[in-house]
This record gives sequence, C-alpha cells and structure tokens, in this order.
Amino acid sequence: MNNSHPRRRFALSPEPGTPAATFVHLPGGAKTLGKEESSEGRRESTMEKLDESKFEQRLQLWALRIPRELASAVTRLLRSGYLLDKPRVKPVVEDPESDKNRLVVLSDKIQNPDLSDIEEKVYDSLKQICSIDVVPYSLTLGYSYWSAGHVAHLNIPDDLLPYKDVIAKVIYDKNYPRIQTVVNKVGTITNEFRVPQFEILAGKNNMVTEVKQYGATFKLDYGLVYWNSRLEHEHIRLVSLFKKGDVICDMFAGIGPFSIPAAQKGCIVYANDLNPDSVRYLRTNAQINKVDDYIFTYNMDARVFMQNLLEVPCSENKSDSQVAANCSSEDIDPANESSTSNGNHSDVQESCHKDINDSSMISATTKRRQESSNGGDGHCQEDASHSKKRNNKRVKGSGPPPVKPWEHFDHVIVSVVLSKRNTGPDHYLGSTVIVSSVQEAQNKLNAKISERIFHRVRDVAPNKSENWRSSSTAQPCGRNCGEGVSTATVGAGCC
Ligand SMILES: C[S@@+](CC[C@H](N)C(=O)[O-])C[C@H]1O[C@@H](n2cnc3c(N)ncnc32)[C@H](O)[C@@H]1O
Repeated sequence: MNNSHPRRRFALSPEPGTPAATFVHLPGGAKTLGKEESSEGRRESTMEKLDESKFEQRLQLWALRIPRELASAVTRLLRSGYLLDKPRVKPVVEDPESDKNRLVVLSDKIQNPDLSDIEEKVYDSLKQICSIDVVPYSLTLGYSYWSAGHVAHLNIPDDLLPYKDVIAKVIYDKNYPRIQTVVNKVGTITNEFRVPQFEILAGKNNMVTEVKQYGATFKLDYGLVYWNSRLEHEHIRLVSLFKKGDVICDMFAGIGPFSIPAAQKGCIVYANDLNPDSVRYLRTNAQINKVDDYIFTYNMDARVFMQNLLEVPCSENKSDSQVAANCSSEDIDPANESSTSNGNHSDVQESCHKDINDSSMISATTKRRQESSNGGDGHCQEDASHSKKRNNKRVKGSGPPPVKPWEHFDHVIVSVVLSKRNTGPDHYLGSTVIVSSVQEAQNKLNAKISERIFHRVRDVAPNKSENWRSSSTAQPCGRNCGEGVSTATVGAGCC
C-alpha cells in the first residue's frame, strides 16, 4: 500500500515537549519560499500563491465493514494499536453504502487486507465478534487538518530561517482568524518542565489556547507548560485500561491529558507535577471538564509526592475517615469534607503540613497556596470558588468513593524516555529519566518491573527512531514495600 506523503520541508516539531498546535508542511514541490533564483539568465521568483492542495496527505488504508451495533466492541478490541491513530480523526465512520453498517478504519500499519498484521489472538477474537469484511478506505488530510487551537507552531530549519517572517506572514494571512499567532520553536528543550522556547513571528503574543482530545477540553499556555497533541492516542490508550473506581496516581501529570479522561471515567486521580503552571492549568481543566471532585492536584517533586502518598497518616489509627494523601495536596480530598465535621480532618492536615514544609522540593507556589489556603491557622481550606462548586455537586449526591491511597492504588502513570544515550540528567524523573535498560529503569523507579509490556508510542524526533518513549502503568504492592509492577495490566504481587 503506497501512501503518498508530500516531502516535508519543515513541520511542527514532532519532538516530545513541543506542542502540536499546528502542523505545517511546506508544499512538497515548493522551492525555498521567497528565494529568488537565477534561471536561464532570468531572475525568477519562487514566491507563489499558497496552494493548499500541496498540503494534502492522502492515505490509502483498510477498514472493516461491520454492523453498527458492534462498533464499540470492535474498537475496544482493536484499540491496542490497530485502529487509525490520527489526532482529531475518528476511526469509526459511516458506511456510504448502508446506514446499518459502520466502517472501522484500521491503522496505516495494517498493510494487508488479509489482516495478517494483526496479532492472531486479536484476530480470533475479532472473528468471534463479527464476520470479517475488509474494504479499502482512502483518507485525505487536508490543509485545515494540520492545526489545532489558534497557535501555529513552526519548527523552521536553519536554511529557511532568513525567510521565517515571510513564511509566518503567509500562514497568518491565509488562516486568520483561525490562526491568530504564529510561533517558531527556538533551540532545544533543556528545562525539566519540558517547555520549549518560542519566538512570536506573526499575530498576537498570546499562547493561551484550548485544545480538545476525545471529548475533553484542555486549556493551556504553550509558553509555560508541556503539551503534545500527538500523544492523544497514547493518552486514551492508557486510560482505556482503567476501570471506574480505580485509584490512579499520575506522577507527571502535566495539564492532565491522562488524569482528566481517567476522572471522566470515574477513577479517583492523584495528579502531580513539578511545574506550578502545569498544576494551575490541571486544576482549571479539571473544573472545565467538571471532574474536580475526582482529581486531587499536587505540585511537588514526584518522589516526594509518592512518599507522601504511600505514608500511612498518623490519624489512620484515630479514625476510619478518608484522608487526602497525607494532606500534601494543595487540594483537599473532597470526599474528606465530611470528615471535617468530626474533627479528624484537621489532625491529618497538620501532620501533613509538616511533611510538606519539611520538603525542600516543594515549589514556592505550593507553599504560597498552602499559606493562603490555610488561612494561617494550620487548617487546610479550599478556595471559595472550588468549594462552592463542590458543594453544588455534593448536593446532587455525586462524588468519589472513599480512598486510602497509602493502602492501595491501581495504576501509577509514569512518562519515561528510554534512550540509548546515557548522558541525560537524572536528577528528576518523568520524561527526563534517561535509561538504557529495564534494570536501570527499575533502579530509578525503585520498582520491580516483573511483567514487561512495551508499547511503542512515537519517535522522540525525526530520524531518532532508536529513542522511544513509553508511558506505562505500575502497581505498587500497597504494603509500602517500595516495590511495584510496571505493566499495562495489574494484579501481580511484588513483596
Ligand atoms: C513529558 S511531560 C508529560 C506531561 C503529561 N503526562 C502529558 O502527557 O502531557 C513530563 C512532565 O513531568 C514534569 N516533571 C519534570 N520533572 C518532574 C519531577 N521531578 N516531579 C514531578 N514532575 C516533574 C514536567 O513539568 C512535565 O509536565
């Protein structure tokens, strides 16, 4: 199967850490935009009218024609890498031949109509669900596909840098008002928050935008937080493994692309990030998506976060009431509000504040917020708007069930870069851990990876296919032994 890809001159940076606001291909046939060349003694400008069709990418794919009532079952089965995986393109579409059917579009990795690229076990299950009817499916990703939000994010190579303003102006003029800001990534990402540096090339200096993923809305400032739209499939793939009521620990949560959909599913999420801006947007996004009752946000180093989460609170002996992760959160477990009335809540808060204040890793923002939310009396309180919102919800009788994360949680989400390089910094965790072996990963995570399930997510950068990035879930034993099982499935023991 031949997919015709226009040759890329420059594109939205595909590196992790570079937000995929807009993906821009320079037309495949275009010579250097704006460059004047000599041709047969005649100076010929290659500055041409923008031809949007040059941006089109046509994919020749395969699809399964199935009765529409089976669409959920089939997509659930094929979700682990066999479905079409393009941001903002649905893999299940109407069948032009019959409204009783649906077409389930398969990944471009499925090359053969006999589906021999699909694992036998999955194929057998598929046969049990429906009869196999494979049809060709042609998909065109047009000019407008390559954008999200109002920010067009370019990654202009050195040889085109002299023309960056011309390029930006064309993109801006041709796409306004949909595109209102054109930025170019500058340098490589070196900071621990994985936030790229940008220069504004055209439009307004406003990097705050909203993107949508699988029905959830994410507000973010591209200049302050990590975001990568291209991880959409990975976000949802991982969350699809969770069940309602699962307790999730998202150690490097960013602005919430794992935490928010997990909470939408009814999981109780302990979400942490070291970047105070990420945590701020995480909270905003929890509110926008109306799952703030299910997400407890933290702003600290992941190791401190885990230690606090696993530490049995001193109040545990005093009460059966729920407490919030040793109270090291900026937020309070909303389910805990009921415990406030019996007096145990404040006991916990005090003990936890000691933990937090002892930690040199906690950010100034966290401390500031703690001080202000404490009202100076050592008792945690929610800010008024949050509290009000939760009160509204509580009246409706919704809210998460009680949890004790130090006893049990179901999944830990860790973002890890696996790389053959061994020179990377390892003083912080998350996407920035560079490991060259499973053993090294175990050492760094202080967790035993007994069942290894590697899932290729995407290349770190073009031409860097030896580096790959994986999100995995790990299940701690819940007995504070410090061991865990890094796997996409749960249940294995460790002690
Ligand atoms: C690659 S991003 C992943 C964010 C999010 N999971 C996502 O998929 O968008 C890694 C995140 O880890 C955070 N981070 C880096 N070092 C950290 C540490 N020591 N403790 C907690 N978070 C950290 C960064 O601020 C960043 O948001």
